[in-house]
Amino acid sequence: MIEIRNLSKHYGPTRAVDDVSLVVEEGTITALVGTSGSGKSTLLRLVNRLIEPTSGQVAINGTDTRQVPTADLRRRIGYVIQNHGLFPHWTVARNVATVPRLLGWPKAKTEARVAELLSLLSLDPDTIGPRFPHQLSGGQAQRVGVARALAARPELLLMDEPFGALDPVLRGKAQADLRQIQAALGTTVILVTHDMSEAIGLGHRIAVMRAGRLEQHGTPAEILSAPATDFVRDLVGEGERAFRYLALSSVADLTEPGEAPGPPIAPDRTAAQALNAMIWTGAEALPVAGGGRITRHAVLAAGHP
Ligand SMILES: Nc1ncnc2c1ncn2[C@@H]1O[C@H](COP(=O)(O)OP(=O)(O)OP(=O)(O)O)[C@@H](O)[C@H]1O
Repeated sequence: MIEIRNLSKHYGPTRAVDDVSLVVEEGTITALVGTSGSGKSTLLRLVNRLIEPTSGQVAINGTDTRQVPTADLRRRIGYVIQNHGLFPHWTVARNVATVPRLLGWPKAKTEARVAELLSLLSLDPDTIGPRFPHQLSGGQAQRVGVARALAARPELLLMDEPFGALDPVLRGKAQADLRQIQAALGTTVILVTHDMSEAIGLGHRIAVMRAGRLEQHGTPAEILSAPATDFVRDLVGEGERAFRYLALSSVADLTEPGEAPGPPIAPDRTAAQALNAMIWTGAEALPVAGGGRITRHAVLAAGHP
């Protein structure tokens, strides 16, 4: 569990982070959202002590981070940034092995971990491992950055706009990868994004920041159904609220017995994607791959609290 208590960072008159308190439960993803300059990146860097707070504390699993030497802390906390930050003159394998090597892991254990992580992120260890960062696509480099951050099984993974530089297709794929890896490993994640759809799609909890302050903290359903302030309401986007709410339900959640004509939809798709397909094809219901069907009626009923 990560406990952020009354944390502030002031730069002269600028309150980059202003008295923020936030608890992040173990094994969950918290998405930090807010407009540019609201203090998201500063808050993240206060957690791994890349910068020191003006006041307040951060505790990781009960230990105040000030009691942990910063080098140890950074090994316990994975950090992924937008442009991946890979060391250009090191191979992919060496990049991923950075923290295990610092920790003095035996060579065989490090190599096995590197291969395991690259495979987990759909990167072939034999072909991608020996390459240098400039020989990778943007999406591959981003995945190597995630693999490197996860290498020594960090207690916490901090991600600052990790998918910001990816095109929409790769971005969707990277988000799905993160969801799957986080569920498999149970890592605690704090992810900064300015994209509310990404926050809703990935966050078990969403923390909305504005001008250094925490404006609202809650589940995606709470943020969508009961925005605490006009600012949160604007960020949620009144015009897209129902579709965003529908993105919280999966096709599997709304599948009922029965049949429907046409090509089937996968059960892990969202209700919003099902509605989109029904509107586009004019269908009243879609067959669900693996059995059953999803109807327009069921989807519309799930589009509001
Ligand atoms: N080193 C610094 N010196 C002075 N002011 C700073 C410094 N770092 C950040 N700030 C200010 O603190 C505020 C918060 O910045 P921060 O980068 O945390 O915002 P952000 O929400 O991450 O923004 P973005 O989404 O644009 O990255 C901004 O007003 C910024 O100008």
